[in-house]
Amino acid sequence: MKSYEVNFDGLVGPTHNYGGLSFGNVASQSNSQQSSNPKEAALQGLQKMKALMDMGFVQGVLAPQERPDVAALRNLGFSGTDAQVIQQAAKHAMPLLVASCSASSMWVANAATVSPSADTADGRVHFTAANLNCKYHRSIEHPTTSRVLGAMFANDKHFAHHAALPAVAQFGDEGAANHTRFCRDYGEAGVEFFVYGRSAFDARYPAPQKYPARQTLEASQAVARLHGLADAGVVYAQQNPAVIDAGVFHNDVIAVGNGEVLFYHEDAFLNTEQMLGELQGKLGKLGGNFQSVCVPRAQVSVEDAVRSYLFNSQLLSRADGSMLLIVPEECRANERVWQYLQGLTASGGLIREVKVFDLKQSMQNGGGPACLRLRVALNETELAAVNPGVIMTAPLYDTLTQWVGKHYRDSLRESDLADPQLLLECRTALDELTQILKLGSVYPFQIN
Ligand SMILES: N=C(N)NCCC[C@H](NC(=O)CCC(=O)O)C(=O)O
Repeated sequence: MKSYEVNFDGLVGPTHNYGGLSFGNVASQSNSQQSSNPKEAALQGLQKMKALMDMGFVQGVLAPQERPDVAALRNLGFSGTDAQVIQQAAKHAMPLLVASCSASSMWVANAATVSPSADTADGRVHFTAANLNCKYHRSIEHPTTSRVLGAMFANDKHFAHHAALPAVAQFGDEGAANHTRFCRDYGEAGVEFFVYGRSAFDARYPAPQKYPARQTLEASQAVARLHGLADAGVVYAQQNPAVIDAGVFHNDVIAVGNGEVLFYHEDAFLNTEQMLGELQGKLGKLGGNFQSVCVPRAQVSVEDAVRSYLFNSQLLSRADGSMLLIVPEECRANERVWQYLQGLTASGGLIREVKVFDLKQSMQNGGGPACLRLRVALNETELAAVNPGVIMTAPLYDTLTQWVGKHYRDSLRESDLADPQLLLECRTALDELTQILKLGSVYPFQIN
């Protein structure tokens, strides 16, 4: 049976702004308080989706969330009408209002961890929503994420959904941003590769000193258990704590994998040789031929990797078996990175082509091409069971482009977040969106 890796991209929400909310994420910190352009952000994302669809990839779309999250503000003690809640928060606790307005759900690589049916004990595709416990503004995403995923993959026979792990730092889980999968073919059993930043229960593991390690070993292990993965199909690896301290807040900022290939930076992991051996051995037992492409620090420093987001790229398989790398404009702007990429595609290896996308609005918050997509490997039968409303088509692209044009502002500053009108605009837009994507009622304002 034919199988596919479907990329579901997060649609940028109407409140996209630069709140400086993510300590440890260099771009988020350095662009704090700048004026954003939500309309441009959403259109940049849609253009990437359309381009991949035009290249022949199956592309999906994942809806944004209701923001400001008034219910979250009520949980923090603000009361009255929705407008009063927003105005009180703006007056007494602006940082909390900013956090409750973040459009961070666009980075759907953090929405969930997904295991394809070929890897799981019960032969279903498993999803665990990420608790995103490290940052308050992201920790409020998972209830709606679960409802949206439930509406997209609404078939018990093929899809199993797990609630987020316990909401404590010891089980900090950032979803697919620290998870990749190696396989010979998307429909065959593969090796799931879980990368963690620290152990929460075993003090012998090293940990970063400056910035938080968002993903714990114990969270990754829990997800593997929930999904029914066999030990023979799982490899765990620890991120190098030094790169977390250099701004690599997720593994997908320093490595990306696809098919039988891992593309990674020399400094990305601890115990790299052992890890590569384990990947090779386990994939080998499944009939695969694991290959790795290491980018030496002498050619691209960790700082250049963080600045350019070279590794936050999408590594895609083309029909002829070669691979294509989707990178952000910032890679072309960095001389050393661009030179490396020219050499890589000319070297006769598997990665033959690089395509560049302008995702500046998202990039300024630390979200590159790979952050914006959630990969779901599906066989034909499973793909047919996905809600067809969320699969990108030329008409859907046109409809969504018009929808953005109608509802989104082209400039947003912190002071605008206090405007209760923004909540109404957001709800009106999302109500229409759930009809466009045929999601039913998934937002708090639709179900409460
Ligand atoms: N690498 C992956 N997979 N995802 C990128 C997530 C970026 C996101 N930025 C933010 O949440 C910034 C929001 C702000 O500052 O306004 C984060 O740090 O969680």
